[in-house]
Amino acid sequence: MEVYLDNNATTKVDPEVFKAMEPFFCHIYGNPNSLHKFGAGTHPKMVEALNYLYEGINAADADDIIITANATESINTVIKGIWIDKILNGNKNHIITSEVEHPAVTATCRFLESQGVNVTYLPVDENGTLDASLIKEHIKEETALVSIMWANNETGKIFPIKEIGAICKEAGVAFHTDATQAIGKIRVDVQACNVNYLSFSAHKFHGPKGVGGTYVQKGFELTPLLHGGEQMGGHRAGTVDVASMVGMGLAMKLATSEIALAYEENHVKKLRDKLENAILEIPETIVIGGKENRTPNTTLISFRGVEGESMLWDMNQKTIGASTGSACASEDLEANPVMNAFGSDSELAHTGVRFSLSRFNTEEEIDYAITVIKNAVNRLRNISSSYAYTPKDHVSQL
Ligand SMILES: Cc1ncc(COP(=O)(O)O)c(CNc2co[nH]c2=O)c1O
Repeated sequence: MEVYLDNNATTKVDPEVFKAMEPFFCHIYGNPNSLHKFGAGTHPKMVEALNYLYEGINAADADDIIITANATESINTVIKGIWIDKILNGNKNHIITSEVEHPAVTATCRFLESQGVNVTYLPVDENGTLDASLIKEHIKEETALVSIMWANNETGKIFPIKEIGAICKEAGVAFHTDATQAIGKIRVDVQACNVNYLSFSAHKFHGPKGVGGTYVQKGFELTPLLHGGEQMGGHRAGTVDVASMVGMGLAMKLATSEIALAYEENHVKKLRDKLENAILEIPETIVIGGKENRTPNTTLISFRGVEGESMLWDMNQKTIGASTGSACASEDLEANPVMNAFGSDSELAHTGVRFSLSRFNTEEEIDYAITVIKNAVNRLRNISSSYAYTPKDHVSQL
């Protein structure tokens, strides 16, 4: 049995999405910007896709959604656009973000720091969540942008976007959220949360890899990251990948409907909880960040005494796919930066394994995964030279 539990890394393209994409490779293949019928033939489905994207995040008609290659490009578009417009060509010089953002945010902010921009990386608490009042405390006259993720890719923790949006609106500071791990898992509503910019990637909600989007609220237009042709109204040069755009639009529709989000909240969450609770029966395991306020499909679990990568290897031998935040660096395994950020001890930060489910997982798969995971932990702890379990009930002393 093959069990895929790494959906926060990427998801399977929904077969319905794939079917919708197919015509745009060999039948409706014109360049959308061409003036002939071959190009115009792409427009109806591209317009439909854009409408689905607007509906999926409740964007207003007057707002913009720019088609990009992925969330990374979208995030760079916003942060570097703010840098050009508000910092290099304005009187601002400060950005606020958090310590647990995806590298697409933190690396871009580090680059801006190398160019003289001041960046505040707000800490998260021991549960991996951010206190919105910290935003208010750190906003100052020269603050150009606040960029806080909607949900964390490692822990699933959901951030107080509505509160942060209200604070930014009151302070007159632009607000960007990286919604890559929120769309298709929880309701994302840019108008209700006063979001000015939002980034996303289709392959996180059963759309194709290589396509994403940047939401830009009317009045917050930015200097483009990519210059060239007049595609996307000049906001993003380059011929649009029509098939992927059509696929992303349908994937957004399928993933953000009331029925779909209810399925995530009920069925997918039930499977995640079953997996999580079964794993927690294993001694010295904990859910990193706790169980509260998370996306319904994600759990990051530490197995004390077991390297995360060793668990992945054992599970992979049984065709179970998961992941760990620990980045491999030569022979040393770096500790999970997210786990470090909320105070996990250095030993613990090497033992995290992330399981992220989707609507395509079944209860039979979860039952199989539970058996494999329990056997893997026992095997790895038995061969470990450094792990010794001491029962806390002290039965041996009776
Ligand atoms: C919160 C978040 N932002 C941005 C990105 C970048 O998306 P991309 O540009 O489509 O690659 C990811 C990808 N996160 C992960 C990719 O692999 N494991 C992950 O957790 C993400 O989780």
